[in-house]
Amino acid sequence: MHDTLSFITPDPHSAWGTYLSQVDRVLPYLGPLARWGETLKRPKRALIVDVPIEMDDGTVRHFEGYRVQHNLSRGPGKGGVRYHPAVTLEEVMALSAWMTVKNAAVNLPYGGAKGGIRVDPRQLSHKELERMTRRYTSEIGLVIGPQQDIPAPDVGTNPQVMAWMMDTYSMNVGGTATGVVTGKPVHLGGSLGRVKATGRGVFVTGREAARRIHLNLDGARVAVQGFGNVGSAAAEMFVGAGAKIVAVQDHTGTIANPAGMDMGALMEVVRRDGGAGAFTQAERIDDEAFWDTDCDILIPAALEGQITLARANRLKARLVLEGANGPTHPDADDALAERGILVVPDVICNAGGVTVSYFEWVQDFSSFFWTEDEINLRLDKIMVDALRRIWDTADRHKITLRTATFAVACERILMARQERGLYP
Ligand SMILES: NC(=O)C1=CN([C@@H]2O[C@H](COP(=O)(O)OP(=O)(O)OC[C@H]3O[C@@H](n4cnc5c(N)ncnc54)[C@H](OP(=O)(O)O)[C@@H]3O)[C@@H](O)[C@H]2O)C=CC1
Ligand SMILES: O=C(O)CCC(=O)C(=O)O
Repeated sequence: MHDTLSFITPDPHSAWGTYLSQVDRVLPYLGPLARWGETLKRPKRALIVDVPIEMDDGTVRHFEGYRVQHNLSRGPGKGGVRYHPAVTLEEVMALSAWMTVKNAAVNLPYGGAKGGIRVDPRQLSHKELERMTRRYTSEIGLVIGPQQDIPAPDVGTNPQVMAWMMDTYSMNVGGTATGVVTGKPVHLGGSLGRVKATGRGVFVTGREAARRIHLNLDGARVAVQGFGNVGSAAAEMFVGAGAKIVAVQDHTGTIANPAGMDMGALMEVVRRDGGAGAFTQAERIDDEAFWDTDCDILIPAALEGQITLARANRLKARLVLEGANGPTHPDADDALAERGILVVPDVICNAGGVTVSYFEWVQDFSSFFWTEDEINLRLDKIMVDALRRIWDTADRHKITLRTATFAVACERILMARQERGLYP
């Protein structure tokens, strides 16, 4: 029974319902710490903000925005900001909770938070986007800050949006505060390597998982859903390791080429059209047929809830790398496990982005900036070490990598909660 935010009655397939079911699965492995388990099922703080802006035509429009701090036991809140027409409070709650788990899984000194605005950013002009971002930043200024909660990019946001957020917050506090957001442009205190860091982490965890299941990346066939920041960077790295991209899906359509696609030419089309659908060196196929693609590795890198039970039963891949947050329904997750398809879960697979965000925050505080090679080496080591520990936990308890990641992370979160204690 969860009476917090009781106006949310999650469908088990919704993002929050999916997260709650993942928590329920890990509680038996937490020993005495499980008595603190309810902490994981309640966001600490949820802020809903009205974001009114003047449009270019002089009318006024109101957008609904959110910032949810799920858990702050291990440090300040950390997590991205999403601009998407389907954003809801319930979704942002789930995304913030996955941040808590992810940050603990790679042992970053952060809690978990996430924000968003229900808006289609493509429908706004550059100036409207700036006005909306600045107003949203001022509204959530109540809860964010370099030591409180540090936003970053997610779906529909980018380094330019982070620059506006940093500038607005800085003006409001009366001093340049580069550490208030990460994922900024490099000349404004951003970190080298951040743009591609999430895709890089997907590749690194995928390479390690492939090695363990004796899947050779040279010639491996990869299908990618979502060809934005995460999907395209991961795809490029797999191609660099000898793999072939055999199918790509985004909002502009689904394309397939069993012989593999030329990444340079594909990226050119994506840059030109904002999507992969018009790429002519591949066959245009039905969107639903994407899930039947003959492939070795599937990378969901779009939104939540994409791998349903029906789709899980059709997948041909041996390895699923969750670039997206929450792409797999709980019943689909069970079906994949039963079918022997290995899933590297979001809470470790896509942790590369927040790891380099952490590096950015550290560099901003020390005003000393690292080279891209230093960043990539440290990122690779953190991801490989974290995955090794998770794998050992999975082997010890005979559980999935998802439940093992939750076990490693939730032990850290609840231990911190217990050690801090409750104010009497
Ligand atoms: N950016 C980051 O650092 C991190 C992102 N993530 C997660 O990775 C995922 C992708 O984020 P990111 O790459 O940053 O976002 P982007 O906005 O850069 O890209 C999102 C991509 O997903 C596509 N897409 C959206 N909805 C659908 C759909 N229903 N079917 C098919 N394709 C779709 C978009 O297509 P189109 O452009 O045509 O709409 C676009 O190609 C999200 O789940 C995000 O939370 C996780 C960790 C860090
Ligand atoms: O870089 C960050 O702080 C967070 C990235 C993010 O939103 C995520 O990992 O889902």
